[in-house]
Amino acid sequence: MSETTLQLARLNSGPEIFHSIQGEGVSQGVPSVFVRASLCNLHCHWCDTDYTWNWEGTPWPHERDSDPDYQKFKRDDYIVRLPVSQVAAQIASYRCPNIIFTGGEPLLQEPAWCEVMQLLSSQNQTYRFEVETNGTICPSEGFNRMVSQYNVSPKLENSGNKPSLRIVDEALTFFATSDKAWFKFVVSRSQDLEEIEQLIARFTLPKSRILLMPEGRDETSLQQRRLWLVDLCRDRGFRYSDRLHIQLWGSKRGV
Ligand SMILES: Nc1nc2[nH]cc(C(=O)O)c2c(=O)[nH]1
Ligand code: SF4
Ligand SMILES: [Mg+2]
Repeated sequence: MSETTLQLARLNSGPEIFHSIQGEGVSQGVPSVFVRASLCNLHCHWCDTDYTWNWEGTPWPHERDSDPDYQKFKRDDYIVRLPVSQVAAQIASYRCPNIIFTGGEPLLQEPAWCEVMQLLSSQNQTYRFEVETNGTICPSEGFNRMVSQYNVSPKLENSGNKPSLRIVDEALTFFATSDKAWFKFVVSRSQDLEEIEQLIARFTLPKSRILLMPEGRDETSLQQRRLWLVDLCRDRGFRYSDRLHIQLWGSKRGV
């Protein structure tokens, strides 16, 4: 039987696997190895990793459509298929214990990540795995056992996705009751708060595990939003998250 492969985002000639610091959420600042999956089941119109899903021939709109330099992506040019053993070996080469699976939506390829985690943990038990997810897919028991932390980012109306796609009751209920889950809402306008409060009530999301993060793919748009969002977090008792990697490196990939 041939080895399981992961479909990862392509960066230059290889997969987008890189060593950096966690730029967002509750583990902001922690040195980490990121592995970026290709493919997503949503299509947020402000997505900053649209090269994982905005393929030529698809109808999804994106905020950058009006930019003359913007084009949808040729699928084959932006995906690398890599056997799980090679993914694990590349992760291990950085000698860093905190590993972050992101995307795209990494849970679309859950069985392959299970194999990667098994391979790594059998070499070294100190590995810790975080998953950046949009919260629409319920993890399996086996996957869940190996993961230390979920950074769940449920999408709001501002993302442009249909409600039935972006809010999946079974999955969000799973995360709401998991002590491994933290919730990170991407906020772009003041109406978003009402929607967040509704989701908190509907799924009994634990308030102490909710972070609000400004939407922005560049420092200028982040700066506009962070000032009012910080005040709002203070006034309503939400934890705030910035996007440290955007502050440090802008919209560059692989950092
Ligand atoms: N440094 C850094 N931190 C991150 N946190 C979440 C990221 C993501 O794209 O999912 C990300 C990323 O791409 N870079
Ligand atoms: S869920 Fe994440 S990766 Fe998917 S389109 Fe939205 S922002 Fe992009
Ligand atoms: Mg990102």
